[in-house]
Amino acid sequence: APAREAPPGDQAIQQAVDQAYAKFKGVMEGENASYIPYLAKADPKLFGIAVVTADGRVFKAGDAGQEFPVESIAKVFTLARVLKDQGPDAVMAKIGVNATGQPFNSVLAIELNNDKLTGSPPAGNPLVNAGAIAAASLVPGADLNARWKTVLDTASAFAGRTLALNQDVYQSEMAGNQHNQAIALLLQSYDHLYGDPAVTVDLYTRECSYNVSAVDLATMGATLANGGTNPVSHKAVVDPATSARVLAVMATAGLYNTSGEWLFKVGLPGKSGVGGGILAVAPGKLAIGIYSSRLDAAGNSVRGQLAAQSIAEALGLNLFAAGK
Ligand SMILES: NC(=O)CC[C@H](N)C(=O)O
Repeated sequence: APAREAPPGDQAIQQAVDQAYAKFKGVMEGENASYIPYLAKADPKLFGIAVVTADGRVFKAGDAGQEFPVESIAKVFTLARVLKDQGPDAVMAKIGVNATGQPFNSVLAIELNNDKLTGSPPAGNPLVNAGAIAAASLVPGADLNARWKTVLDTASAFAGRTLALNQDVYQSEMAGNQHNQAIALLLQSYDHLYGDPAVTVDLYTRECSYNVSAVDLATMGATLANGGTNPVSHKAVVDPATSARVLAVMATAGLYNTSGEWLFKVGLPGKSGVGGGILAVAPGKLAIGIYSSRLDAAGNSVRGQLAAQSIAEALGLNLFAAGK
């Protein structure tokens, strides 16, 4: 096996975390997500940062234990489960793994990907809504509750603790998820939805509605940084090849239409959610989990992106940097 560079030391990591927290604590730019009433009410002052290393060390600053709805970041862990069950070829053929270049809930991306000339599946990518809904339709289980248990158990194994549904968020999103229902029906019309549309959208909506903290996100990411084995619980969740593919998909579309800018600035696979969470993973080394509810126009946490970039720079984590 190739020699792995040692993860940064305790002092350097805590310093990078504290520095990012102090530097961006006062930034109040951006807006809470407004289309989900529960998220509109979140306290924008809350700011939590956590780093968990691939060897299980935990570092925190601010409101790192504050829980918030995972939203789109859940797509990462459902993808991991579907990749494990279906294998990479089926995921490429049934969902797709190309960058969409479009907003997270784009219908246009479905039409563009469905171009008969390119032959790409219409859902496009498992980390935008269309692909995540297609992925949800592939989750095994006898009925909705069994399938939901599969999704939540997988996410909980990544986090190393039992995660739970936020009922308020779930109800709030179910009352206003017509756009996602339309996406599911459009995919079905192209024979690229693999289950009942109403059941699938319900499952997808539950998946968006479980709570996590910055520490949970960092632990979930550290499991990917560690090749699919949770470095705190020491339980294998997915195999190393699956873990590597999940990270590759995060690099293509983890921050939707601004994924390119993110990769350009931070140099790490990342994933954001409209709940204000953000996750960045340095393979073999560590993961960064951040919570701050105010979002930019693409739906990505403003302070989350700034803090992730600052920590990645301080610790020299950019995957494309040659190193010394
Ligand atoms: N980008 C997100 O976090 C979107 C998640 C949200 N539940 C939706 O489907 O619209």
